[in-house]
Amino acid sequence: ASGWSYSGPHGEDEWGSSYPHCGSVHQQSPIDFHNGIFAYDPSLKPMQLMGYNLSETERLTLTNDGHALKLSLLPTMHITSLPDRYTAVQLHMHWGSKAEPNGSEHTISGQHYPSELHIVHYNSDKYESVTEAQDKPDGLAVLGILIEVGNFNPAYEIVFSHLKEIQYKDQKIYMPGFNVEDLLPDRLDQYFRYNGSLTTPPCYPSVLWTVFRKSVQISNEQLNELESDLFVSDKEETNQTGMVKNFRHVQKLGKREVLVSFHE
Ligand SMILES: NS(=O)(=O)c1cc(-c2ccccc2)cc(-c2ccccc2)c1
Ligand SMILES: [Zn+2]
Repeated sequence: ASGWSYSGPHGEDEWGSSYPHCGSVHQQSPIDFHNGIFAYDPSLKPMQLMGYNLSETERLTLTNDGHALKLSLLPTMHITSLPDRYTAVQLHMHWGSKAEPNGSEHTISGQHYPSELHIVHYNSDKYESVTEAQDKPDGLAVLGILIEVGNFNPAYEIVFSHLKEIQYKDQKIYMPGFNVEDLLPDRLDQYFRYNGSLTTPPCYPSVLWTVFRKSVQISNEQLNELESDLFVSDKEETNQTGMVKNFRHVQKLGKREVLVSFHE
């Protein structure tokens, strides 16, 4: 097991002892977005995604990796609106618990959303693999989608309908492809942009973050599935520990500024 967790003796306040970057006050993620730190940048173009509309004949691996649910993505999927091409690797989610349904990583004016989706890409123009790219300053680009409670979301249900098949750590299933772009909000031109890090160990300061201004909705029942279906422990363990509150708290912005692609 990768020795870290979100609570207990190996929780986020202890990450720095095994993973030096996690203990740094520089360029860490997530952060709080609030007025006074934004700089409008008219050069920020709408995010453009290629190859996200996967055919049902494609096969994706959905895994419980003990920290989150993780869906493998295809190398035919990439971001084309950044200076370099960033190729998709995986998507995963962060969430809270039934008692505390506020598990987003980024916050807006100090407010958590119930959950957050991350789509991880690596700079395939400059690096041979995500492993090579993951600790380089221009190595990764992660799309952040804030999730709130509202209408039932059929696109998220395509993934959620499989959660009971990956209840325990290291369980994985294959699922058919679908239009991954349906997981995103409808305004890909409005987003927050800043230089940050992985929000999990080893917390490499290697991520160009794009967090969309508009959130997406899932139903309360869907959020409850996410908060209650998964366990961090494997099948054999006697005392099952639920996979809840798998989010890092916000980090200091320091001297960084947050660029925004919108101006009202
Ligand atoms: N939250 S994140 O976006 O910064 C993130 C990125 C990557 C990541 C993935 C591939 C290459 C490089 C970095 C992995 C995770 C992760 C989530 C759950 C459990 C363990 C790790 C999380
Ligand atoms: Zn994440």
